[in-house]
Amino acid sequence: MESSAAVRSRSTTKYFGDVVALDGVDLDIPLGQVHGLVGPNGAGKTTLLGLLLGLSVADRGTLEILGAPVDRVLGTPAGVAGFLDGPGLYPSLTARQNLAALASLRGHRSDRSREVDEALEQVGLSDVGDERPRGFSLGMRQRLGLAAALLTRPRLLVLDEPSNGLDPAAKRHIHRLLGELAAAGATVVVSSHHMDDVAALCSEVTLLSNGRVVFSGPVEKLAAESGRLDYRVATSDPVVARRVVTETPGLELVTDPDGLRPEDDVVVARGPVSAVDELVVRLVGAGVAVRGLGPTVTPLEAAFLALTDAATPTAPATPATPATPAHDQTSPTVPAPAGGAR
Ligand SMILES: Nc1ncnc2c1ncn2[C@@H]1O[C@H](COP(=O)(O)OP(=O)(O)OP(=O)(O)O)[C@@H](O)[C@H]1O
Repeated sequence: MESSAAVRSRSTTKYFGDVVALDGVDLDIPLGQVHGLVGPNGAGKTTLLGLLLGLSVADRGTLEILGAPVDRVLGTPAGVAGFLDGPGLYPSLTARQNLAALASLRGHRSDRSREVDEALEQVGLSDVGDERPRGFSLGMRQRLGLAAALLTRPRLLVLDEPSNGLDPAAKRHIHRLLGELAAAGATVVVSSHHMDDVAALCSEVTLLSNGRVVFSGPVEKLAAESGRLDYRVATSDPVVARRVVTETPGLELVTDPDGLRPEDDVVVARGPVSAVDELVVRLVGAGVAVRGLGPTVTPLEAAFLALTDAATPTAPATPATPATPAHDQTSPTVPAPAGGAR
């Protein structure tokens, strides 16, 4: 079925007993992009990824994946691949044998060694294809799981924290690979706690808080939601600098900055960038040298904090009506003896 959206969710709601894990999620994820899913712990990211992978079904709402409505039965929708909480792997088989076995369980004829070799190469594991994953690091296991998913040639790839355990070089390699998949028309949905990874990898992002979508759109647009940032200003005369901050219109002196060790030559000022520009002019005019200047957190992190703080309720969310039983599957997307999904 033709569709311009990889995922279309309307009022999707998911309960676990009294907990509302997803609370009326409306979301459109276009085809051919890397889409980030972020949010605080317990926001509902894994639950949403599980619905996309067919590991559980929603209690309410409608969900369309690659143009097809998702049935209220478990099972990976056609064209979808991925994993949650690390891939399920057979520790006693080699990486190459794992790929052949996992993909054939999904009904794909992956015993053709050329395809397996290609997948190993794509994720940078060609050199260890004949080794067993029991000795693999977390990052290597992640990459092997990704290779297994790629063998099925997914049109929607769903990955939970794909950068976990990757060293900087491996991260760049995987980011480039995911970008290439998206450029070739596939859609990649990734969850992450690392806003720098999201900025590097994703074109659009959805921010969940308490099971609700509080933002969905381009990454730059989310960054623009950061509003007033805290800036760390290192100067030659912090006593005068403090006074100048308080005298500069639009700026506020932050006396107890979060997560910052007080340093003798640093003051922290909160305000818009235009006021910070004015501060620099005034400091220089007062004969104070500016030795360093920058936001204490990135604009993306600041937006994350601002939007999720604003959305945090004072009491835990509970369903408006009695919760319906959860239809959950405990086995991983690709049946396997180790690892897997919730
Ligand atoms: N199988 C389950 N049984 C009961 N409650 C669950 C289950 N899975 C998730 N929850 C609850 O649903 C809510 C959303 O959880 P979920 O794991 O989707 O959040 P998350 O955003 O992935 O969090 P994290 O960043 O910590 O992984 C949480 O309150 C969680 O405790």
